[in-house]
Formats: sequence, C-alpha cells, structure tokens
Amino acid sequence: MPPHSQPRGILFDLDGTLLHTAPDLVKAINQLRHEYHLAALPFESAISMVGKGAQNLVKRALADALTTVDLTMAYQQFSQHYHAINGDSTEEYAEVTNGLSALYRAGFKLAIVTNKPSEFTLPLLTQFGWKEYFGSIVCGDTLTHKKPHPAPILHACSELDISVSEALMVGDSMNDVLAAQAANCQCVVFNYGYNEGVAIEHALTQNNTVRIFSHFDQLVASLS
Ligand SMILES: O=C(O)COP(=O)(O)O
Repeated sequence: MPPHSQPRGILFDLDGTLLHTAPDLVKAINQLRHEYHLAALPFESAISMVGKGAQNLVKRALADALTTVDLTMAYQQFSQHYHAINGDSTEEYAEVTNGLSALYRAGFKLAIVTNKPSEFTLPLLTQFGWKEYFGSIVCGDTLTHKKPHPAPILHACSELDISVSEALMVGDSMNDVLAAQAANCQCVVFNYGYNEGVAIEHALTQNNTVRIFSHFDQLVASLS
C-alpha cells in the first residue's frame, strides 16, 4: 500500500476530533465528585482522563476515593449527570459540518469510530445534524474491544464495505494512532484535541508517518 494512497472511506474519532465535548464532560465529572464530597478537578486534569471510554473516565476521576466507591453505581450517577447536559456546551471544531458535508457529497464513505458509549454519541450526532453522513457508527460499547484495539476500525470498514487499505482513520490521540497501526490503516491526527493531556506531536515518535493537521480544512483539502 502506498503510504498516502487516496482512501475511499474516512473513519472519524469524535471527542477532540469533531467535537469539543470537554466542557460538558468535565462538568458532569465534577458533579459526580461533588456527590462523593471530593474537590472539583481542574479542567486540564479532568480532560486528560478522557480517551479510553466513559467507564474508564469515571474510574480515573474517582481515583482518590476508589476504595470506598462502587464503580457500577458511580457510572450510573455520572451517566445521569452527563445525559442531563450532554451537548449543552459542546461545540464542533471549526469547519467540521462544512467539511463532513463536502466529503459526503464527494462520495467518500464516512464512519464514526469512538470510544464514547452510544448512549452519549448518538444524541450528539443528531444534535449536530450529522447522522445521515455516517454509514457506520462504532461506539465504545458496540464491540467487546475499544481503541487502541484494531477491532472498531475493522468493524467500521466491514460496515462501509471497504477494505482497511482503503480507509483513513482521523483522530486526535494515540488511541486512534495505535488502533490504526494495529489494523494496518492509514491515519492522520489533529493537534487541537485531547490525547489524554499530552501534545500529540510529543507522543508520536520521530519516524512515525502519521500526518498532523491543525484545522479541519487541511484534511478536506488533502482529500480533494
Ligand atoms: O469517550 C472517550 O473516552 C473518548 O472518545 P473518542 O474515542 O471519541 O475520543
């Protein structure tokens, strides 16, 4: 496979790639901590806990009280808080709606491959009017495995009816990069996202071939 052959299918991560979900996520996490009489986490430390799914986020956010917390119940409490505000302060990154629409109209097959549970992902896709663009929506609870496991990428390719060599994974974190590498899929990342609190440029090793973009328009231009 040539390193940057033109793909037929584009697989998008959600949090930190298409949507800035951090304000709502951090608010729900700090509402949860308040219930457990724990101090609010600063925004940056809370957001560094996002990336490996909501169950993991709750576990990381209550790390200072884990011996006394029932994580199943804590997840249900978090879920209630997040459902109540999911989308309220969430914004699309610049030019995402225009870019998705352009890629869709140009004939690319599009998918979502996120670690976010479907109960939170689907309402956001509806809110932003994007659902019709995606031929496959793979969430954190769709399969047994989440990114960085390759299974979500392979599942999306199968649902889009393309081979993995015809796909491009677009993300913001090493979870996306490692999943793509494990699936043998091309990958690009945006540097405006979360990557569990580490600048993606620093996380990628020097000989890594993953391209880094800083604006959604750059991705769209690279595909035209
Ligand atoms: O919910 C998460 O932990 C991250 O979701 P993402 O895979 O869309 O970045």
